[in-house]
Amino acid sequence: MLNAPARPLLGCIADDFTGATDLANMLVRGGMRTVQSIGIPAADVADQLNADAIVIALKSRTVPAADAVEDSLQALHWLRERGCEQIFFKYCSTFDSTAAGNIGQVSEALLQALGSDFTLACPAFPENGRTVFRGHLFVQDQLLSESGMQHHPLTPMTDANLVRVLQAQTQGKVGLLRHDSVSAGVESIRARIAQLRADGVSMAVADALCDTDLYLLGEACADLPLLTGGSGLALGLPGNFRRAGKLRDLDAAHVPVVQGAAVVLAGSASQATLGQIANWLQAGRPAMRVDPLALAAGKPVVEDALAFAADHAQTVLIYATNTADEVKAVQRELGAERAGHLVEQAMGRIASGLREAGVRRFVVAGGETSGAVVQALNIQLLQIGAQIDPGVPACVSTPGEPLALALKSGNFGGVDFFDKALKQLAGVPA
Ligand SMILES: Nc1ncnc2c1ncn2[C@@H]1O[C@H](COP(=O)(O)OP(=O)(O)OP(=O)(O)O)[C@@H](O)[C@H]1O
Ligand SMILES: O=C(O)[C@@H](O)C(=O)CO
Repeated sequence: MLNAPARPLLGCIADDFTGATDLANMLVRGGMRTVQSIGIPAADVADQLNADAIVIALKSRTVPAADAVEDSLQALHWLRERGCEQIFFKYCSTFDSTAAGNIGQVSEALLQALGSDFTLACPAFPENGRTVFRGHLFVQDQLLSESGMQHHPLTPMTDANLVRVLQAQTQGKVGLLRHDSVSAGVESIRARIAQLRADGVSMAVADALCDTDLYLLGEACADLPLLTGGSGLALGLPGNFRRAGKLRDLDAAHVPVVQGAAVVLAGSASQATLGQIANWLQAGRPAMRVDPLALAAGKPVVEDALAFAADHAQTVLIYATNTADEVKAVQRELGAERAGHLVEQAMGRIASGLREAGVRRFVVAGGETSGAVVQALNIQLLQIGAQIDPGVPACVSTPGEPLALALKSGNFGGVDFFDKALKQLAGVPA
């Protein structure tokens, strides 16, 4: 192993903020020192990156395909200029995309820009219950299309057959890398890929039921310029670089402990987050709800939240939602977009007000909410630390005065996640 400052080996493009953090977590677990950038890094911070992997977090999941392609190609260009050897396009483990795309369009554009003719598409993340079999995506025991994701407000997933979904977003031919080929090992995967390529397939949905399948896929695809999928597909990639003698001998998960007060900000209304909020409330811990209707009426909700936090010596939870029904009622009144925007804006303002008041550790629930908070705090880069729960690492911001953050995808984390995250950000051993 080497110890010299790193040239990035793996360049990653993620279509949302918490998805980026999820991927970064997987790479750190595998021993790659990883930095996440909020958008393309500015010139003045680019030279300070000392990472084996760089994850550029975009906000492109639900934007029109042409915009997502443009943003992703810019990110690719930046990563290639830094010398990255392999590119990973990260999307959601539930394959979140609209009827118009854009996973297929972005993957094709990246393939073309890289001068490559083939890539895999594999959103499997078995640790969080996402598996792919015969091209069909399951969430726990249900097909994607029966998992609740068919009702998602922005990206309703009504078809679990990913070959069909991806083909509708893609000009080239989409194929299937079946589980029997995957589980038979690295050589079998390579042989099947050669066959798919010979048949003119440019993207193949890969089956994967467990981490072993994902490690095999990662190893078999060490030489592909582009891989696309959920964070699970990245499991095997650090091993490829380690076998090639390119990884440094260091603790990839090391981040400094940040001193200061803490807060939990939950703007997500996903099931896992609702359970985490209920757990906090049941324990009688201090919490205040940000009511979207009060925000719409121009009430001083942000000021009230800041005063509430100032009145409590203990860490407080500021949350938007108790139940899924509440969201529906608010959306009927205000419209989904306006309601979401009001809550996100409020969470951002609360975050920056709390930072002024001395808060330095932020636990945030929800992808959009995390985006709003990270932007309000003007964060440019995140150094990725150790995992809190599958898919969620502890992070420390840089440059400037460091802030400790845990950015949680809505449906990730156990019921005690908030407490676990607060302890880890405070440097308390698990
Ligand atoms: N009571 C509510 N009424 C209306 N909108 C709400 C309410 N509570 C939260 N929201 C909005 O719902 C959206 C939740 O999205 P967010 O991405 O933060 O969480 P998520 O979808 O659970 O997470 P992820 O994208 O990681 O799966 C935000 O725009 C938030 O402002
Ligand atoms: O892959 C996932 O499920 C997450 O990283 C994510 O992208 C949720 O928005």
